[in-house]
Amino acid sequence: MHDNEIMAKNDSFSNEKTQLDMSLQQLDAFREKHLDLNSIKELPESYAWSSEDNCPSSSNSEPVPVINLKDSNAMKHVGYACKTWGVFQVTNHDIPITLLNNMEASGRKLFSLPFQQKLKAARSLDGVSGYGVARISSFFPKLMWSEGFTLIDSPHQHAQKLWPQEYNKEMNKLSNRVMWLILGSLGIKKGDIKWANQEGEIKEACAALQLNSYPSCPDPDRAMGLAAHTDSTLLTILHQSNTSGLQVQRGVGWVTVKPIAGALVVNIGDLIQILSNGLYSSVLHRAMVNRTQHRLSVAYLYGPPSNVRIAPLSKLTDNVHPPLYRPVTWSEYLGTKAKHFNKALLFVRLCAPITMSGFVDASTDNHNSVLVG
Ligand SMILES: O=C(O)CCC(=O)C(=O)O
Ligand SMILES: [Fe+2]
Repeated sequence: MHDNEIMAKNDSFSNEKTQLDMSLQQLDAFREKHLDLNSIKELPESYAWSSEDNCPSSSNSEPVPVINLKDSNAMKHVGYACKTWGVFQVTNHDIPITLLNNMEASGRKLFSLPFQQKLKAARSLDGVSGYGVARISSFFPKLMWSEGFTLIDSPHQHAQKLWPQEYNKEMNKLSNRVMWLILGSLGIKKGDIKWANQEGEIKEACAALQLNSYPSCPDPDRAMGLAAHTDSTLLTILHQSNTSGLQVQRGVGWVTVKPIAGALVVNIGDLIQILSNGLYSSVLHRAMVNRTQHRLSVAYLYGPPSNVRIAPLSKLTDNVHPPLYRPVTWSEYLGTKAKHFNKALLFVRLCAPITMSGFVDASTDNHNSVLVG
């Protein structure tokens, strides 16, 4: 995620001071590698992706489902969207539009600061929060046409000052509500999740906020805003500005998630794939850029309490459907993701279906990734 790997050290806000004190040497190295995209008139080779990576979007696909959360059949629609897409948009979600607009405006203000000033809040090399390029950059030979700012929810006072409390509160509520629609569609009841209380609330849920900025680009067809990835979350709630760019993989092609004023995008993350024992897959998505518009997105990355081990829900497993994944805490999984990126789920996989009639137990195999195609 940018991403989402962003949370690899959820409590690392304590090193914020060190980040701000980043040595001049480090700053120079950062500057050398990361250009001020707003000032570039011609796409440098280091930002030019091959047409293979940049394969065009499918035309005439059906659109990503839009679900009215006030619809009495919302749970059924959510189930269908999770099964067939891994992504959907929600309307009537009760998040005031002014809150979304204000957040977007704050994001724009932040990114419009002079480059040198943004660099003062640069993320340190092994850090999580702060300003910088997409954290998934290290997995790709080419650079991405975007800049990001990550904020992590943390008990540290310093973080509390930066963290937009109201947005956090509303997004947390909505994330929980949507999570229960997802789990409910699988027949999971409130008491089935031990890390939630009787009402289904997750008191210690962890979250991060990822602001993404995609400046207008002189050669958008050869550039990539954010390369294809899945989010390492339970789910992600994304507010995108009124400019297309987000695409999700469907079959062999890419489908654009059209911005709808006031609607929010929900991405199924890797942890729901684990919880649901693979019944719902996380969605591969990417962000494209364009020639004239500066696009902005704000992703709320929602995850479980950091000490909870996420495993396939027992209600969804039996002799015929053995657990496909081993239990992992969120931070453990983020570590795996930081190392193996889009193959991370394979590294926490236990059993790989190989034939119609049986499973291979991969739990004792250190290289279990090879078992799964
Ligand atoms: O900008 C977008 O639409 C996508 C952002 C995203 O995928 C992320 O922050 O994980
Ligand atoms: Fe993402």
